[in-house]
Amino acid sequence: MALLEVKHLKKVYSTRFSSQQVEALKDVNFSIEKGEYVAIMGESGSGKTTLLNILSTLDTPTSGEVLLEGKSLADIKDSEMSDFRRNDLGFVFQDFNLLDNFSLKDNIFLPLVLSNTPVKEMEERLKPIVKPLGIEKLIEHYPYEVSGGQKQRAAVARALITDPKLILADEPTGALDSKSSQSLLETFEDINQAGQTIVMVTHSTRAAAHANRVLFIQDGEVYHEVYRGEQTVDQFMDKIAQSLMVIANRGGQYD
Ligand SMILES: Nc1ncnc2c1ncn2[C@@H]1O[C@H](COP(=O)(O)OP(=O)(O)OP(=O)(O)O)[C@@H](O)[C@H]1O
Repeated sequence: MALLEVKHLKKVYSTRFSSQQVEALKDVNFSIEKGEYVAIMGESGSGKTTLLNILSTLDTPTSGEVLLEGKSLADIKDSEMSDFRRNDLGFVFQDFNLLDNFSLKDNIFLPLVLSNTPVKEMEERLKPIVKPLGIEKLIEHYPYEVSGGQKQRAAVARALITDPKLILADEPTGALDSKSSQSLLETFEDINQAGQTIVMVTHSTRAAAHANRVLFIQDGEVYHEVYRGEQTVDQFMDKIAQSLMVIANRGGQYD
């Protein structure tokens, strides 16, 4: 059974200022196996954020469904929703979303504090996560005392600390310089190799090339996908760039 199944997902927004409707997702279908690292690419307005919001249960589809380990997200009761989000999903955002008045350690602990995890267990979970991320010595610092790359590592630690089924990342390298981006992408690869399933939305060909598979969405549909296989990051980057070029030259048609 796939870890994540997206079936005939459709999202229509009604705009506030006119009777016009916007079909952000038309008919999105894909599935993701446990342990995969999938990047989602698409032009601005193609529906990536809408899709991510539905996968993260922040929004609901007009029709279609999302199944996580065979369970429809639509069947999760409202009262269980925040527990589900906190325990089963890990989020990494472009702008880190760390609380400025909390140390990195307290930011990382936040999902565990919210689920009443005993302090001893929180401390036990911390070290094996922050050590490989290279922020072990910084955890008592506040976000404003560390670099963007270090903030993003703390955000990754916060996403990992609940041992989620799935990490959803939205442009995680978008606010980082090229060195910090590279290092974060290598971290994602390591985390994935350790078994973590990751779905990442990105505009960056380089970022996407670190994934095992890239889905291209256009006009609210998945219209092409490429697999990395045995290719190096550079080789896969070329392949992704070629796909993007073919797609652009054919006016969005790929076959
Ligand atoms: N709340 C909303 N109300 C009405 N239309 C919306 C809303 N959110 C998004 N849209 C429209 O849905 C379409 C898809 O938007 P979405 O934000 O998912 O695209 P995107 O691929 O994430 O774009 P970007 O890369 O620029 O972030 C666009 O046409 C957008 O204008």
